[in-house]
Amino acid sequence: MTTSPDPLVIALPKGRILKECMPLIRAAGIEPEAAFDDPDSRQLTFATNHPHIRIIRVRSFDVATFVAFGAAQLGVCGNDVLMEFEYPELYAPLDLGIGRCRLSVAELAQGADRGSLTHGDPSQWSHVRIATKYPEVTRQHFAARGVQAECVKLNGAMELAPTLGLCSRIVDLVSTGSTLKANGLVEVETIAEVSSRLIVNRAALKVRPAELNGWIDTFRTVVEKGAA
Ligand SMILES: Nc1ncnc2c1ncn2[C@@H]1O[C@H](COP(=O)(O)OP(=O)(O)OP(=O)(O)O)[C@@H](O)[C@H]1O
Ligand SMILES: O=P(O)(O)OC[C@H]1O[C@H](OP(=O)(O)OP(=O)(O)O)[C@H](O)[C@@H]1O
Repeated sequence: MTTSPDPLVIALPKGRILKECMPLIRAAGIEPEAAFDDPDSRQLTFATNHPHIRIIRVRSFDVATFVAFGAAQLGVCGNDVLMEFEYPELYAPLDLGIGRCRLSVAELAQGADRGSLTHGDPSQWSHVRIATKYPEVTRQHFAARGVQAECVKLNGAMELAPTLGLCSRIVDLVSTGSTLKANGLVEVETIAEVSSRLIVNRAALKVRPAELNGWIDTFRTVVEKGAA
C-alpha cells in the first residue's frame, strides 16, 4: 500500500504580485481549482491539480508569517517583506524576477521641512519622523548612519503624510515614480532594490528535502526559461 505524501501548502500574495506570480506557478505545473480565478469567491484556500498541494492566498506581509511558522511550506513574497521581518526560519533560495521596485526615502518636492535638518541630504540629518510600512528597515537604515528615525506605521497611502504634516519623509516602494510625483514628493535615496522571492520554511526543508528541493529546482528552471 502506498501512503499519500504529506500536504504541501504554498502561500501566494494577493494583490499586485499575484498576476505576475501565476504564470510561474502554472509553468511549474501547478494549476489551482477554478474558484481561484473567480473574483466573487470568498475562498482563501484552494485545491490544485496535485492532490496533496494546496494554495493559500494571503496578504504579502502574511505570506512570510505563514511560511515562517510552518503553516505553509513554500511561498512568494518581496525581499522588502523579508527585510522587515528578518525571520530566521525563512530560506529564500530564488529570485523570481517579478515585483521589481525599490524601497526608497522620499520627501516633499517643495521642501516644507527644512527646520534644523539639512533638506535633501540624508547624511546631514540628526532626527527624522518617517511614515512607513517598514519601521524596522527604516530604523536600521538610519541608525547605521547615526540618525534616529521616529517611525509612524501606516499600511498604505503614505504619500499623503508629508503634505498633511504627519511626518517630514516617507519610506515606501517606488516603481515608476508616478505615485510620488502625483503627490508632490521626490525620491531622496534608495534603501534596497526589491523583487519577489521563492521562500521556504527551513524546518520543512530539513524534514522533506527531496520534495522541497525538487520544487526549488523546478521554479529555478521556470525562471531561467523566462516563463513569466
Ligand atoms: N509599485 C510596485 N511595483 C512592483 N512591485 C511592487 C510595487 N509595489 C509593491 N510591490 C511588491 O508587491 C508587494 C505587495 O505590494 P503592497 O505591499 O503594495 O501590497 P498590495 O499588493 O497593495 O496588497 P496589500 O496591501 O493588500 O497586501 C510588495 O511587498 C512588493 O514586493
Ligand atoms: O512608483 P509607482 O509605480 O507609482 O508605484 C509605487 C506605489 O506602488 C505601491 O502601492 P500599491 O499600488 O501596491 O498600493 P498600496 O498603497 O495599496 O500599497 C507603493 O506603496 C506605492 O504607492
